[in-house]
Amino acid sequence: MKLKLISITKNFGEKRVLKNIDFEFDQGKIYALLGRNGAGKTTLFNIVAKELEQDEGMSLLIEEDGSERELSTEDYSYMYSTPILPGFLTGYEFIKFFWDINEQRVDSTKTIDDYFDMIQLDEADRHRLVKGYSHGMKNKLQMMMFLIASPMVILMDEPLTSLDVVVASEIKNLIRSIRSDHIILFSTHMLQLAMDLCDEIVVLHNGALRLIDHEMLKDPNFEAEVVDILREVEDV
Ligand SMILES: Nc1ncnc2c1ncn2[C@@H]1O[C@H](COP(=O)(O)OP(=O)(O)OP(=O)(O)O)[C@@H](O)[C@H]1O
Repeated sequence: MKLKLISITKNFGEKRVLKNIDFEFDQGKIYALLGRNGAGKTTLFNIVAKELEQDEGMSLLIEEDGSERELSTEDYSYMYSTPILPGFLTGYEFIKFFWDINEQRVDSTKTIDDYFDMIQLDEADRHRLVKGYSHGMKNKLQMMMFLIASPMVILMDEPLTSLDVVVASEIKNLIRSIRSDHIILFSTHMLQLAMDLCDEIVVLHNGALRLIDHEMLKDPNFEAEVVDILREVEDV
């Protein structure tokens, strides 16, 4: 499966944020999306997740047999940098609700507690109100949602920002372990994390996406080269 972006353009008033973006993301890979503040990473994710309408273009899923279709809500999950979750439910109650509304596609050989074990959330914490959860615990709950629903496309907007090293490492391992079944797009400002976790690095540069060559990743001056590319954005 592939996620294909075709001529995606988005303007906010006079500001042209995304300019005719054409790109293909492959299943089985984790893509880091790098860009300056305000480059349009969240805008692009919002468009793929249909939370925002593009001015032109479309995003499609391409099946193995070459057939194309538009993404439906079941095809993607969106993990926000600041998790939006109902504080008045316990983690378990929330996941039970999510499980029930996704009944058709949950893996019936697993239980809700199996997934809590997977994300390593303590027994006691599962039955506490979400409003008392730390940022990392909320991120884990969001992660659990896409482990359960298993959508093809997973969009993660700076998900590891502000997590402690242990939680960040656990989440990284989980992301790596599920990559073969998904197309994962991961926006981050942390170059080291992008190199460490992701299979491909894509720079959102002057409204367009640019795939960084693997040869360049091996270059000792890689960081300086990426900074140069990102500086060009500012000069335009
Ligand atoms: N609803 C909106 N109305 C007007 N302008 C917007 C809107 N949403 C985003 N923008 C503008 O579009 C540009 C891209 O914003 P976006 O949040 O997508 O960038 P980003 O790459 O995610 O930035 P950051 O790395 O700082 O999170 C910015 O200039 C922002 O001010």
